[in-house]
Amino acid sequence: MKIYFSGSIRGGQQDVEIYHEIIEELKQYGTVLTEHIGTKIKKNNMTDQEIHDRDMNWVIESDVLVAEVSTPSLGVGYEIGRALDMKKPIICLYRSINGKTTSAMIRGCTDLQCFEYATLEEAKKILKNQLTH
Ligand SMILES: O=c1[nH]c(=O)n([C@H]2C[C@H](O)[C@@H](COP(=O)(O)O)O2)cc1CO
Repeated sequence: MKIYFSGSIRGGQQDVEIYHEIIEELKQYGTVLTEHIGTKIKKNNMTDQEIHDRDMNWVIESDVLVAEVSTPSLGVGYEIGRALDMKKPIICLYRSINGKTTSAMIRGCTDLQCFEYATLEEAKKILKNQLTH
């Protein structure tokens, strides 16, 4: 199984350690195409178009998209929207941070599997349920 993990980069990388843990967990279910999201991204020499085209090809190639959506990110929202159009299964995980509520465009979309979690252990259980049943 090929897994596209989606998480905020330019929207803010404050959750990068959580992304890293989720990616490590996901590796037991398949190949994670976007491992780079689990490490702090410093400036690299790719153009924005190269990043976009590479990532869209990975979305096309993936069997499932797993998004951590606690930190709002244009790129993550875009990837979810594109993957929805491609009829990919999509799992969205989010934590409640400072009482902020995740976008209605994500939580209100019935074609997405959205789950709130508080601890990494909870997130791991959700992923196990979703990816093995
Ligand atoms: O350098 C990058 N590399 C990359 O893979 N992305 C993709 C993967 C992430 O799931 C998503 C993050 O979007 P944003 O940068 O708008 O938060 O976009 C985004 C950027 C920068 O926008």
